[in-house]
Amino acid sequence: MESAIQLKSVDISFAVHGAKPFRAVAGADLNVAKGEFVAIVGPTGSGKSTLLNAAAGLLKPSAGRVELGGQELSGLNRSAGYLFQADALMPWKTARDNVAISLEINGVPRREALARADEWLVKVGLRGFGDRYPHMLSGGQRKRVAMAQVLIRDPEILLMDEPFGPLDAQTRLIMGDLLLDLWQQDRKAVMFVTHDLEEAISLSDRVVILSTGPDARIIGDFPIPLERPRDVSEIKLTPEFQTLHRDIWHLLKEQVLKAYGYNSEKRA
Ligand SMILES: Nc1ncnc2c1ncn2[C@@H]1O[C@H](COP(=O)(O)OP(=O)(O)OP(=O)(O)O)[C@@H](O)[C@H]1O
Repeated sequence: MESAIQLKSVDISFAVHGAKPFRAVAGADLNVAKGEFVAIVGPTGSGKSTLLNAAAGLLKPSAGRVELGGQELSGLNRSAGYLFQADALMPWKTARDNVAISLEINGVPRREALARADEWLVKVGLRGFGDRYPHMLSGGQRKRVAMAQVLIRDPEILLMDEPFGPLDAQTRLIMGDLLLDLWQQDRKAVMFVTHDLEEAISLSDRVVILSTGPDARIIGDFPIPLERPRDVSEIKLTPEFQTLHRDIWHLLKEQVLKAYGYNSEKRA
């Protein structure tokens, strides 16, 4: 399958004042094909966000390279749309304007941008909410606006960093279903960071496991051959899901325990 984004032997180190550089991620090799949904899971501090930031071009690898369709990425990754845990809505703009701005900054005339923003608000289930300001929306509704804001630009790659992290469990499931619905219509390559293994399995085609940092490595790469379309709450009840969960958790648990050990030693 054709590659959308590829990390080749990527190391990422941070300068630390008065100490030797801190190598968060070491030797990461990851190839995400066009149309593939890959989840990245690992204990806290294992470098999930760091890897995503390298894919976004926000961080430059200290060794190795990031490639887009075979070309080395330099500077910002302009073919990617980025959805963070905290949404980036502008409080002084309505939901409609928050979505339309994504097109307006690329030169789309305002009338057209507003018309397309309205279509996207319908797609994310917010018909009739266009005139509301972010503070008049629930957390889940704001997340829908943020999703429309990213998807309206039609990015080739979606980079998502715990996008549903702050939401309650029920809303997370609903947002997972919405994401899969939209993704099915027009498959993008997705890198989806989460610490929630159930969420990772229920959404993705592959689950990649990072070891505890520093020097975190990719230590597992599991295909998820569950049928699509999926219902993210129903799929968890199937024996296939449970077998996958057991196998992957076996590997992840060890790292999670190590992460706690490492942190408690550090604290002591
Ligand atoms: N700018 C920075 N300077 C120094 N160290 C950093 C910097 N950014 C991240 N780190 C370190 O790199 C490691 C990986 O951080 P990262 O945020 O990628 O982890 P994560 O897996 O996304 O964690 P979490 O699940 O807790 O969000 C951590 O040990 C963190 O302290």
